[in-house]
Amino acid sequence: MEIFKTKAALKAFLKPLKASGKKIALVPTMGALHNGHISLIKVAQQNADIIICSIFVNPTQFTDPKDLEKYPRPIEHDLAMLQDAGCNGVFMPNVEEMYPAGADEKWHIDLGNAEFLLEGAFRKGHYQGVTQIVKKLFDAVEPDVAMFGQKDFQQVLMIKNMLAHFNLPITIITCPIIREDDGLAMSSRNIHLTPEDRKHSLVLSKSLQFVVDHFDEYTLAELETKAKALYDGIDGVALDYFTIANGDTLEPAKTKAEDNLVALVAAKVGSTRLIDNMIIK
Ligand SMILES: Nc1ncnc2c1ncn2[C@@H]1O[C@H](COP(=O)(O)OP(=O)(O)OP(=O)(O)O)[C@@H](O)[C@H]1O
Ligand SMILES: CC(C)(CO)[C@@H](O)C(=O)[O-]
Ligand code: BAL
Repeated sequence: MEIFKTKAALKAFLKPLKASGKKIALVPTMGALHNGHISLIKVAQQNADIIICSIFVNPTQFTDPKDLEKYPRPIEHDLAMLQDAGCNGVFMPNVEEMYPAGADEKWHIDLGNAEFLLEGAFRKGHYQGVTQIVKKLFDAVEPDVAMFGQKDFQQVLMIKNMLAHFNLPITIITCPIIREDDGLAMSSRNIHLTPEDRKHSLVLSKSLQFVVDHFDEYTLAELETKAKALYDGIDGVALDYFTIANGDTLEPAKTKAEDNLVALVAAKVGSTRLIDNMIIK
């Protein structure tokens, strides 16, 4: 497995591979890898010849400086996991390499109204930062395909909108959410959960599963009320949002007859903010 710190070194590695017709996949990450990330590498291997994983904790998408500061960075462990998974190359630039003019570099594109809902409402400007870095990563790798996790449901929509904005010829593949045995969606931030938080965190997946399991029994309003009630009285858990939304617009679902429906949640568990979702149909 090759490790690249500069775009130039990465491009030099990829050039002959592309010239010989190899299909390139990019798996963008912020490191602190877990089996959710490795599942993306595995899907990439089914869809391309050469797999590049990027590890870059992108400052422009963080709206809380403390969140950025405490983001876990176990780089040796990450490299060992990628090596085991059969990843071909790791791109791990520093901030100067990605933002030569400084991380306050100007970027703004129209991502549609969904940018301002849900995560976008709680982390203002987050998706401008995400699309800014993903565009830079796409420019550096020029992949044929790129893998993203359904766990960041809104992120996938925003990246597809960015792709359409620039008319980029890259196929986005959305990979299913990998969960712990008890249902908690794997996330790099789970490491911050205390044992008590870890127990309480199960309410996220349980509330989503409730909606999926009981979708035919109740109205949309009843489903939301009953799912939210599951959070009552759980110490240290504060809901940011729980919604049943249209999967294309992320607006609250108007009727149960809509084609794409997804339940999405974000909650603070202790001092850790977690997100999760389940597709209803
Ligand atoms: N449990 C999971 N299953 C599948 N994909 C996942 C999972 N967790 C993260 N991913 C995907 O991995 C990619 C990199 O995500 P990232 O490095 O931010 O990890 P994360 O675990 O989501 O961390 P965070 O705590 O920042 O949310 C994203 O496309 C994300 O959706
Ligand atoms: C896509 C991404 C790597 C961009 O920094 C990040 O938002 C993530 O890990 O989901
Ligand atoms: N996986 C989403 C990246 C973030 O939380 O900033």
